[in-house]
This record gives sequence, structure tokens and C-alpha cells, in this order.
Amino acid sequence: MARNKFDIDENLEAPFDIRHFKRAMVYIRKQKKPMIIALILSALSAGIGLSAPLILQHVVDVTIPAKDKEGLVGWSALMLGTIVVSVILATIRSRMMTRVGQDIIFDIRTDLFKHLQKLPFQYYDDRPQGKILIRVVNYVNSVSDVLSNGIINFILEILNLVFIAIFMFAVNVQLSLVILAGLPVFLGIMLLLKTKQRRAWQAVSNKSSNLNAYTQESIAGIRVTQIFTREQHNEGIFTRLAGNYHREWMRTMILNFLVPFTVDNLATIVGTAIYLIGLLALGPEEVTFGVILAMGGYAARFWQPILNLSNIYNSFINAVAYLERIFETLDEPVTVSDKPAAHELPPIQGRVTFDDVTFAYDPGVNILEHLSFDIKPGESIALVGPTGAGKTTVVNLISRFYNITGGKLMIDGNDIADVKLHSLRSQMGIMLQDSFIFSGTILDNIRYGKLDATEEEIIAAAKTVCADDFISEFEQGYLTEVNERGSKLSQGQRQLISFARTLLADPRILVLDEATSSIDAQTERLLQKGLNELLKGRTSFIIAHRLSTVKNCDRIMYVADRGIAESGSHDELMALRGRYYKLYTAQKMDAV
Ligand SMILES: Nc1ncnc2c1ncn2[C@@H]1O[C@H](COP(=O)(O)OP(=O)(O)OP(=O)(O)O)[C@@H](O)[C@H]1O
Repeated sequence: MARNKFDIDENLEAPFDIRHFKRAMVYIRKQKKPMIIALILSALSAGIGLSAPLILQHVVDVTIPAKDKEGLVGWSALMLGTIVVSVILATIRSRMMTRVGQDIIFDIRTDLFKHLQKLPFQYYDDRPQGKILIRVVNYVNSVSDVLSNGIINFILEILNLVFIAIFMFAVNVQLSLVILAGLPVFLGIMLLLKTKQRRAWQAVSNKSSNLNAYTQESIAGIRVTQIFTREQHNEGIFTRLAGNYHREWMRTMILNFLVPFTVDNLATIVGTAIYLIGLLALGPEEVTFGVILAMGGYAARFWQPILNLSNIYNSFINAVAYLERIFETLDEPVTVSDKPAAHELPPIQGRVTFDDVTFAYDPGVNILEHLSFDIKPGESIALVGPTGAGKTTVVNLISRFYNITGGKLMIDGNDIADVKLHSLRSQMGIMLQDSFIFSGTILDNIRYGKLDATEEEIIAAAKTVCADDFISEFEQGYLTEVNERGSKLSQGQRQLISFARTLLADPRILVLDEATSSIDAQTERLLQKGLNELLKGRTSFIIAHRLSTVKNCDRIMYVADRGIAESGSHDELMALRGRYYKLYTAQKMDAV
């Protein structure tokens, strides 16, 4: 999948076809029972409502000429009764359907979220977060009504039409044919609009997705925006994106307005034709005044369900544009997943073997080529080297966040491609460069990866990484609430918390990616003591630009030129007088 950006419309990889709708039926089918009850209630309510013109016809043609006052009161009461009953039934139905709609939303959204949780890093690398977010929140909301009420209303309106047709044909066949004459014109216009409407709704979904992506990105990057005083420039981009959305929305609405406009005009023309033809062509002998009144009522009622059907159709096309995106996300392959025959990785010692490993994020652009090394359990390895050389990539591969392109990667002799991901990752402790803090308390954040950890264990982990001091200084201590991303904390404090989080899991393999880059030298020295204890007996990979922090590691690997350019202890590499030596001496000189 090509990378996407906030100003690039997403292309659909699989165009909508009937199978998508069948898939939507999976969610609808779960709600079969309440939907059938709602349908029956609605049919009853509509049927009762339909008797009104018949009552009216009887009253005008029979009761009033006969001056039957008692009959008039009786018929009026009956008419009122039909209205009350149909309102009650409609209210019950609408309550039921609101629940059905919400249940469908819940199911789709849960499936989406579950799937998103499984999608590999690569999926998130390739698209703006805002475009993912809009699918889970807005798009799902937009389809709920069509998948619940839309289906029921569709069946009902069809039934309604059939009922009306039966009633009106029962009253007068010729005038009924006049009412039906407008239908072919209407269908022709709808056919002409169909493709345009579908494209228009797709464009609306694209533009709203772009707008969402940019808004999300702007909020996430607001600090940088204000530092570089880019507000005005960003406003320009936002205005352009919002303008695109506005334009597409208006275009779609104009197409939509054509439908009720057509129906209204056809209904008026047909209604007028009934009076003209009824009175002039057929004459008072064939049609009584009551018949004309009743047929006028049926003409208006006949075109109402057609208008409703075209609105349902329109919202269906709209929903299709969103369903396409939702199913596209659900269909996104989980490229990093357990093989069918995957086995549990037994408790590991921590041997890590790269056997001729080649890796590319994008096909054809190798970041690592034919990389081979063997790390013994308990060894501490430093990965150093220039920016962008592939240090983070190496450690990401050990946890199988990406699939390798060639070769074999083994832990204790088990090919990691053949083991269950959970059993692999749960034995690794990884502290990424971006120490993400979740909203909640500091305690929750440390406990994130080990939900059954006791408070004592949490405090012990925090003490080991020197986080206890600053946490205890907060008024609420470990119960201090922090914001998403930890904006109330300093960068170093965030790192210490995520350090504690990583260590709490007691992993056999530890990965620390620039884990101490934001920690002051004194805390780092203190931390180092605790860390040395912790690193004992564990295989560890430490990525650091500050070489002083890694010079005591058992082995230092200098990552460059798509592989390991130099490997050995600090003393060995210094004696080699190669790239590591240059880097180290340069850093030393800077420090003086
Ligand atoms: N998700 C990705 N998709 C495509 N290319 C990527 C991706 N992540 C990293 N790269 C590229 O892979 C190369 C190695 O990146 P990596 O993050 O492993 O480098 P690094 O040595 O850890 O760098 P640094 O010291 O700056 O953290 C870089 O050239 C980078 O542009």
C-alpha cells in the first residue's frame, strides 16, 4: 500500500460490490428478531393509517348525504382511534430501532477496533492517524441508520406502496393508472443520477477523511506549529481542505435535492391530472366527489413512499461510500500474525540469532542486508552508529514488529516466524524511543504491560529506575493523573516511567532504544547502577548515541552500510581505530 497523506484522496483498493452488502448483513442478521417485530409494528401502523381515506370517502359519499349524525360521530371517533394507535405503534418501533442501530454500531466498531489492534506497525506507518480515526468514529455512525432503520423503512415503504396501490385500485382503476403514469419518468431520472450520486458521496468521504487527518496532525503538532509561527500558513491549508469538503458536500446536496424536486413535481402533476381527468374525462357519473377526494389522498400518499424510498436509496449510496472504507479496513491483512501451525515460545534463555537477515520497509529498498550475528543469553549489546543506519530496525525485527524479507531470525533456536506472537513479545521488554504515556494515573501507566502487578512490585520497579523520587514528590504520588502523551510530565520523567513499565514485566530480553537520552547525567548515573543489576542475566540491546552510556556493554555493534560494520568490546573497537573509534573520540573532544 502506498503511503497516504492528509491531502491525498484515498483510492479504494476493492470497489464496492454486492459482497460488501452481504457482509453488512452479518451485522444486521444478529438483530433479526427486533427488526422483524419493528417491521410488523410498522406495517400495522401504516395499514391502520391507510384506512383514513376510505373512512373519508364513506363519510362524504354516504354518511353526510344521509345526514347520519350518529354515524358521523362514530366514523370520526374511529378515524381518531386509527391515528392514536398508529402513533403509539410508530413510537414503540422507533425506540426499538434506535437500540438496533446502536447495537449494529457497537458490533462494527468493536470489530474495527479489534482488527486495528492486530494490524502491524507498517499499516500505521503508511497512513495518517486521522484517516483511521474517522473510520472508527464517524463512518460507523454514518452507516448505522441505513443498516437498521434504512432496511426496515425500505421494506415498509415497498409494502406501503403495495397497500396504497391495492386500496387505490379498489377505489378506481382508471385514476389509479393516472397516478402510476409518473413512475417511469421518475425511474429514468433516478437512473441518470445514480452514478453521479455515488461518485459524489465517495468524494465527500475522501474530503472529510483528509480534513480529519489534517486536523488530527495539526493538534498533535501544535507545539511545533507555534514554535515556528506557522499558524497562518496552517490556516491556509485547513481552509483549502475545509473548502474542498464544503464544495463536494454542496455538489452532493444539489444532486440530492434533484430527487425530492422531481418527486414533488411529479406528485403535483399527477394530483392535478386526477382532478382534471376525474372531473372532465370520466365525468360525475363514473366518479363521485368522494372517489376524487379519496384518489387525491391516495395520489399524495403514493408519492410519499416513493420520495421516502429515494431518500433511503440516497442514504444507502452515502452509506456505501463509508462501508467501503470500513470493510477495506477490516480486510486489511494482518501481515504479522501467528502462522496456523505456530507454537508457543517456551520460556527463553535469551539467545538471539540473526542468520543472513535481509529487511526492507519498502520492496526493493533494503535497510539491512545479509545480517548475521549470534548473541549469547545474558550478553549486553550496544547498537551504535549514524542516524538512520538501522539500529531501531534491528531491534524491531527481534520482536517481529515487521516480517523480515530474507534469512532467519531465531530466539533460543526457535524461528520467530514460527512462534506465537504473544509468547514472543510477552518475554521481551522494549522501551521505544517514543515513551508514550497513556491517560490515567502513573500507577496505571507503569502497570500497563502487567495488569496483575502489585503496588509493591510497581514501586520496586520505579525505585530501580530512580523514578520513585520524583513520583513521591507529586501530591498524589503514584495516583497522580497524567494526560495522554504525558504532557504534564517532563521528557525525562516520561522516560523513567516507561522504564519502570518495561522492567516490571521482568523480561529475558531487554531493548532500550535511546532510553536515557532525556535523563540528566546524575540521574543517569544512579539509574545505571540499578540497570546494571537488572541487566544481569538478561540479554539486552541498548541503542544510544551517547557512547559513554554503552561503553561497558559486552559487545558494541556499529551499524552502518546496511549491516554491522564493526563489532567487539569498547577496548577492541578502540584498538581497531575504525569508525567507532572516530565517533568515540569525536564525542570525547566535544565533551571537553
Ligand atoms: N516505517 C518505515 N518505513 C520506511 N522506512 C523506514 C521506516 N522506518 C525507518 N525507515 C528507514 O529505515 C532506515 C533505518 O531507520 P532506523 O530508525 O532503524 O534508524 P536508526 O539507526 O535507529 O536511526 P536513529 O539513530 O536516528 O534512531 C532509515 O533510513 C529510515 O528512513
